[in-house]
Amino acid sequence: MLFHVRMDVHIPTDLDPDVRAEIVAREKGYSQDLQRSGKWPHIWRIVGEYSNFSIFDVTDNDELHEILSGLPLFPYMDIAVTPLATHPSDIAAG
Ligand SMILES: O=C(O)C[C@H]1C=CC(=O)O1
Repeated sequence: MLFHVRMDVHIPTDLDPDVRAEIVAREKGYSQDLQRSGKWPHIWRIVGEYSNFSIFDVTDNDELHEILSGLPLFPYMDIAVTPLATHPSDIAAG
């Protein structure tokens, strides 16, 4: 199942810089492992915002929830999920 996900990051400005750097580094590793596995095939920075648009390719809602709630930055994110279905005019879908 494909999902479009928007993540908006709001790290408190008073968070200790070392803690912030450690969380962001863990987030990068977590994200890149999932990209390599094929479960997170696209990630794009939204210009001018500390936000991204991502596509996830997962088995079901529960797997997506597990992945998103495991993000090291999850406590500092607003997340919007949109499930995607095949468009009847998509020539790639046949
Ligand atoms: O920077 C972001 O958009 C937030 C988050 C998502 C992946 C990652 O490495 O950081």
